[in-house]
Amino acid sequence: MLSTLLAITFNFILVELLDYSYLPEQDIVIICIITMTVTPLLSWYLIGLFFKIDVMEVEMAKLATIDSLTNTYHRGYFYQKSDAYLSTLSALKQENQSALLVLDLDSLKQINDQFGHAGGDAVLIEFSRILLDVVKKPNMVARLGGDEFVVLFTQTSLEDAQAFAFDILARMRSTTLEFNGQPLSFSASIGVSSFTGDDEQALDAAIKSADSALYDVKRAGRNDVAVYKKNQA
Ligand SMILES: Nc1nc2c(ncn2[C@@H]2O[C@H](COP(=O)(O)OP(=O)(O)OP(=O)(O)O)[C@@H](O)[C@H]2O)c(=O)[nH]1
Repeated sequence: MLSTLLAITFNFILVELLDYSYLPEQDIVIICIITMTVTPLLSWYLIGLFFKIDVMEVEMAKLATIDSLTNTYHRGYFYQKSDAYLSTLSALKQENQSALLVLDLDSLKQINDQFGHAGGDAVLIEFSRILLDVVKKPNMVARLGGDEFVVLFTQTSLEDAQAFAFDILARMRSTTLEFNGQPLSFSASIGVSSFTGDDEQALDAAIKSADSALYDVKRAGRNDVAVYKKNQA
């Protein structure tokens, strides 16, 4: 429709211009037929190009924010979004009361060794599917790197975040993946912390605290949840 309109407009202008030229009528008709054919093709090509650029822009924006394997946020985007959230609370003079989980898959190296990298990837995909199922917006899940993830629960108590962590482990326990005809079970270790500050330092400190609780779980044998205690080293 748009291309036809463009072609008609263009040809109307062309005929007007050619009327003032000294070309024979037969040549004018041939020029008009050629332009009537070429203009729609050209305009369709330009419209196609425009939409292609649009789709590419959306794809590039997605690649910059979402980890393609796990569908969770990239670490950098997580910090950006958390920072924006905390700044909004601060601007509204609302007190922040957030909780954090830092999660790490147990023995992924061993899973990779036994089932191959594709088996490890299948575990990462299933684990993040469970996380995305449990964690609803505006809370966020991000992959910090490798097999380590972080969850930010906004305006949530430490106890509620701990309950979410146990729910995640329960779902993992009741999920057995089948990989190349073999059952593949998996678990994770989770550290929980909470924070009230409204800047990036407060967020960073909370991640470190949850990380230290997580390593207590690893030391104690994995597949459990630990809460960071204030005076813990
Ligand atoms: N399949 C797969 N493996 C990954 C990916 N990213 C990291 N890994 C592997 O994850 C493993 C993490 O190893 P470690 O940090 O030693 O931890 P772990 O084997 O999970 O053991 P614990 O954390 O101590 O329970 C390494 O072998 C990495 O190669 C990935 O995207 N896909």
